[in-house]
Amino acid sequence: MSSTKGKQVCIVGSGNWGSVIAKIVGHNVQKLDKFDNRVTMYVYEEIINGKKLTEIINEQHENVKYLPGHKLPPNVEAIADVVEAAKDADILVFVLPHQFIKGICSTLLGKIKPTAIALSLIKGFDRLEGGGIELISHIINRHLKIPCHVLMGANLANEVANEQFCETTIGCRDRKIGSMLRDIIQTEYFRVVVVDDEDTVEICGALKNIVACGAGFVDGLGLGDNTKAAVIRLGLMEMIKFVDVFYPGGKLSTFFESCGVADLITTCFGGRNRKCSEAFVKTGKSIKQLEDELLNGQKLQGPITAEEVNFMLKSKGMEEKFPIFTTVHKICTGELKPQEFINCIREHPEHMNFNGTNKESRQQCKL
Ligand SMILES: NC(=O)c1ccc[n+]([C@@H]2O[C@H](COP(=O)([O-])OP(=O)(O)OC[C@H]3O[C@@H](n4cnc5c(N)ncnc54)[C@H](O)[C@@H]3O)[C@@H](O)[C@H]2O)c1
Ligand SMILES: O=P(O)(O)OC[C@H](O)CO
Repeated sequence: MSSTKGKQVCIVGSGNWGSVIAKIVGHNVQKLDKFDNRVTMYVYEEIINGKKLTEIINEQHENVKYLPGHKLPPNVEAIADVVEAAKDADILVFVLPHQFIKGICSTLLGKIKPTAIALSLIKGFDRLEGGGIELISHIINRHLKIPCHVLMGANLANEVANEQFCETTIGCRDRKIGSMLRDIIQTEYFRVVVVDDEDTVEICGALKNIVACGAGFVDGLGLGDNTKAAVIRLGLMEMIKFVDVFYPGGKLSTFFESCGVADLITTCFGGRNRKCSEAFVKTGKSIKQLEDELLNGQKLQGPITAEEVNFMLKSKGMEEKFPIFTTVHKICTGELKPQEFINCIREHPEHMNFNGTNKESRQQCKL
């Protein structure tokens, strides 16, 4: 267990998805000589029934709070000190709710191997002074001065934990590193496609959570599957337009990977953002209250991502060009009532084109 023969992996995070990834990586490194058997996992410490979560995980090999009912391999070691967990790692897998990434980066600055590389599984953005947003992988790269690649896909954590077949997308421009990252992630039931369009992969993962809130409102309003399909389609068109306008050079083909259409569909039917947004309409409770009541410590990413995106759209005078992103934000903050959702997207810019296609997207996003 203490072998140091190969590259060491640290999982920075131990929530619902973080625990599933620790299980996968823990099993995979044991099969390949190029990786060290020991996988460290940073755990934000908390007390469960009088005992530290790290102790429970290390003794029972189960994250009883965030992934109950699934055993982690014993070579995964839970550590409450993030520096201790990350200091010897060659590969840092970041998988935290996105609101915590800056704090973790400040703690890790200067304390990790300068040769380390990062893989971010985090879906979300951060605000930039002056009215913009920053990608999480760019924050990791800028703060820690290491390359950061991304993994996003149609991956509801509990289904992956049950080993039900699914796909995922790694965004990595370096072929050799992409192939090594695939080695620590891929299994018989979790298939990886590596593409070079890193930013688009990550933006898909972040934006789909906003659309999922819209899907949840539709469910809460009892509007049916056709309406939800319209929200998914219009949401996808906004995602494509967002990349075109703010991150030009992205490929349309990336939206057809697991990180694009597939994640959008699964999240709009089975995700936490959808679930809490439906309850928001039905109960009238706040998003924060519902997150606390329904998710047992897990965190919603959609409403904060909608706020971050709105911060940018507002500052650029572009709110009306992205009606789903804008309306979801305004409903989450109470500025608009959920009942106004469809009215707000009825005159969507996608309905204004002659043949229903967004010509800007077609011109700039090449297949
Ligand atoms: N859960 C999924 O199905 C899933 C699937 C794919 C991607 N993701 C993405 O992965 C990322 C992580 O999601 P998750 O499901 O692992 O987390 P989660 O929603 O289960 O969040 C809970 C985690 O946050 C930690 N936490 C709470 N307060 C903290 C603090 N102040 N500092 C640091 N950590 C703190 C908790 O200890 C716990 O580990 C998110 O960006 C999410 O969008 C999630
Ligand atoms: O449960 P959600 O809404 O955070 O979505 C989970 C994953 O991102 C789905 O791939």
